[in-house]
Amino acid sequence: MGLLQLLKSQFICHLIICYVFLVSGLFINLLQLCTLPLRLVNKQLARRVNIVLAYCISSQMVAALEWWSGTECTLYTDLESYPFYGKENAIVVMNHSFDIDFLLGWTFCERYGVLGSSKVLAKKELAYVPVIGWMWYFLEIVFCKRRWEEDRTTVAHSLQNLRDYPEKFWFLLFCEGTRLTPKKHQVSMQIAESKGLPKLKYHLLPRTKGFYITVQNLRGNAAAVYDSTLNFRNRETPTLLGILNGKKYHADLYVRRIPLELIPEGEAECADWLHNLYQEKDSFQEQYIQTGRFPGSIVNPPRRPWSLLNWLFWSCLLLYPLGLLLAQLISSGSILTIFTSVALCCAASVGVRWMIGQTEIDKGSNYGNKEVPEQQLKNPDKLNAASLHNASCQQQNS
Ligand SMILES: CC/C=C\C/C=C\C/C=C\C/C=C\C/C=C\C/C=C\CCC(=O)SCCNC(=O)CCNC(=O)[C@H](O)C(C)(C)COP(=O)(O)OP(=O)(O)OC[C@H]1O[C@@H](n2cnc3c(N)ncnc32)[C@H](O)[C@@H]1OP(=O)(O)O
Ligand SMILES: CCCCCCCCCCCCCCCC(=O)OC[C@@H](O)COP(=O)(O)O
Repeated sequence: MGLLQLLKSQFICHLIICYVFLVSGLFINLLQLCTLPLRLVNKQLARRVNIVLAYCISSQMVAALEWWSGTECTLYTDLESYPFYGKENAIVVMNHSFDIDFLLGWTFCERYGVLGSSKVLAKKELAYVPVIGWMWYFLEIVFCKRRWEEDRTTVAHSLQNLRDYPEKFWFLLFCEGTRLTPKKHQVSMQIAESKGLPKLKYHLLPRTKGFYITVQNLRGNAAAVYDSTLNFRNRETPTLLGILNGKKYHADLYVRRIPLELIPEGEAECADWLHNLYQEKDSFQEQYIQTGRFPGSIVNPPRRPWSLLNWLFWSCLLLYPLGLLLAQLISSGSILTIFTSVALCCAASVGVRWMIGQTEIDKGSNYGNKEVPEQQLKNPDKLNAASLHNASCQQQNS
């Protein structure tokens, strides 16, 4: 292990990175709060300010991936589609199989200049995560409770609000609805079988309602669906702690641009279309496992300096006062003050560790985990409505 690598694996470095992230993040959240009155006077300006503020937070995590861990990102795509990336609104459909797939999404957003404005259909629980969740609130992220009866109106309403959004955005949709685990895969394939759908090897059965409502509400606003399939070289399963430890990964992303006009308008046809898409995505993953590459031409979008510069800016701003504070603390000689400061640091570390835990599949929700009773599987009509809804409520509450 080289000296630099040894340094990156030191706990003190992780503490410093997390301190900068947490303190700058909370400060930015406060600034975001101040944009509320501005929104009443000039909505579009308030939105633009929030895009810049959100960039200051999310690009710190992107910088950790790109500059600290040195993770490389390769894009596979067709060269006719390439000029559109970053120049139009798009719905991104991606597999949800890795702890840090969202961070890879952000990294590609950064490279195409849409990081500050990027959007996602996120589970409501994430809105309460300090820094990121609070930032999303001001960024008009679309939240869902994963309870269709409630989501059908709230999600449509939030999507409609994006009609006059002042900057180009990518709207990310993890149609699988939850991250892939062997148990969730087994349950969803049981459901696929009962619905007479072909089985998927590398994906959960996609939930079609969120996709339908997104396409329906963003028609005329988004130009295309970017079908994105992500995997990592050497069958690695990267984690955020790995990134903090400076571990370098290599991500491969295959993107197909599908104009929105090609997606059927009817709900049932749209659902069939999505099921077909996931079968194709499965075949791309199979090809990747067999050959180590996706179809399409290889493009290596270069990393840009902005995420690093933003990180350096916040580090300089916040580490200097921290140094002064520590010096004062030690020279004060007060055991009580020193003890209180150490306790505060421990509490902050536990808080950040909890936030990192939100990215870990092992600590994920029970959504999609519950096996459906045999008699309901034999009667697919019953599957759709109340029984599954009740099951999913029980899963989320457990
Ligand atoms: C050039 C580069 C290109 C691209 C770069 C890539 C990406 C960059 C883009 C943007 C980046 C932006 C941001 C990234 C940052 C952070 C993101 C972080 C994380 C947030 C992600 C999440 O929170 S994921 C969880 C929330 N999202 C979703 O759930 C979306 C999908 N879900 C849906 O669409 C659902 O339908 C719903 C949520 C709208 C409603 O949920 P509900 O549970 O009520 O589901 P359904 O009504 O759909 O369920 C009943 C139907 O489903 C069938 N069923 C039941 N059980 C299962 C099961 N286990 N598996 C599959 N299907 C099941 C059931 O039979 C019912 O069927 P119907 O026939 O009646 O539909
Ligand atoms: C600079 C680095 C500093 C690191 C500090 C820690 C930052 C923590 C950021 C928390 C961001 C949380 C985003 C998690 C996204 C995610 O992947 O959510 C999972 C959901 O889709 C599905 O959930 P589930 O049903 O549980 O699989």
